[in-house]
Amino acid sequence: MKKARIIYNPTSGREAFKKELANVLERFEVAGYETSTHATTCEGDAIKAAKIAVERRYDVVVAAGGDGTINEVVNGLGEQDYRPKLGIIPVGTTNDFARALSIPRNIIKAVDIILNDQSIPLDIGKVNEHYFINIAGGGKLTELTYDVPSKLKTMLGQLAYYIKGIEMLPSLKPTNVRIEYDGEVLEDDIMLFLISNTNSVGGFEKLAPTAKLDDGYFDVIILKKTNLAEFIRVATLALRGAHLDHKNVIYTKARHIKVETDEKMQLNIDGEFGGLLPGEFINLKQHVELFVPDEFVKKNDC
Ligand SMILES: Nc1ncnc2c1ncn2[C@@H]1O[C@H](COP(=O)(O)OP(=O)(O)OP(=O)(O)O)[C@@H](O)[C@H]1O
Repeated sequence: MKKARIIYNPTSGREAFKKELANVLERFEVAGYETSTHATTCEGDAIKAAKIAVERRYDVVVAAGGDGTINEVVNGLGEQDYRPKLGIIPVGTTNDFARALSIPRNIIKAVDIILNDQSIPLDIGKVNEHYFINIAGGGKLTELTYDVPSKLKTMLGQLAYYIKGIEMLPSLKPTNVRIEYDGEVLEDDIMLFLISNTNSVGGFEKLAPTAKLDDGYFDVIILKKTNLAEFIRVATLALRGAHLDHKNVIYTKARHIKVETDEKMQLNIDGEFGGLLPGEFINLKQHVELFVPDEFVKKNDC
């Protein structure tokens, strides 16, 4: 019998997962799984829980929560030689990663995608000692995710980030950086850099339109120094994926990136604080096997 471990954040989103747990377990059982659960209790707990699932040789690990929980589970799997297949039940506030993969927010539908047993190999990013599944970046605006109060997130969801972002706009300052990507070097003043594995970031669904999940490459977006008006212009263009031709935007693909700066710059990893620069980013090609919906496979079948 196949074994699944469901790691869930009971506080995530509007605490919806707890209410559905009995239904979820029944569905797994009917599908022939022996299932156990772990409710996370604090920051970092999902990392430990995923490592235990590896030691116990589970076939499948399910991360039920927001992007933070998914990131922690991936950090628990990343370093291991044996890595169970990964399932995702998105019950967080933003769920950027699930959106990029067309995994629905309906809990039962998300469960059925796992039980349908269709999976793809997925690239994973590593920066310094952290793993990421969706995006890493730096620059003042990427720091806003830590400043959004969780109560506001629960009330307003994604909108809370936009409100906070607009509030921060006047204080945006460029940072002088040295970025080395697959042998090329950029030394310049930049507003932000993003190293992405998917096309959906921070609610911008066309930010990295050519990003592929399994090609072993990151999509790199660098916004060079702009004034406030230009910055707003680029952000508006980015909403519809029309920012790539802007003169201040660099958009490229790379497997290995180093970012250094003389100033203090925080790293944002899958929406959470990930330490300070310098950072060395490595793409681990097809490192984790991930359950995905038919819809995602069809969309990317060409
Ligand atoms: N029982 C808990 N109580 C408080 N915090 C927790 C608990 N379990 C996990 N956490 C922490 O909460 C963080 C955020 O959780 P998660 O990403 O699941 O939900 P979210 O904040 O609703 O969604 P999103 O990250 O998409 O905005 C996790 O990274 C983890 O560190």
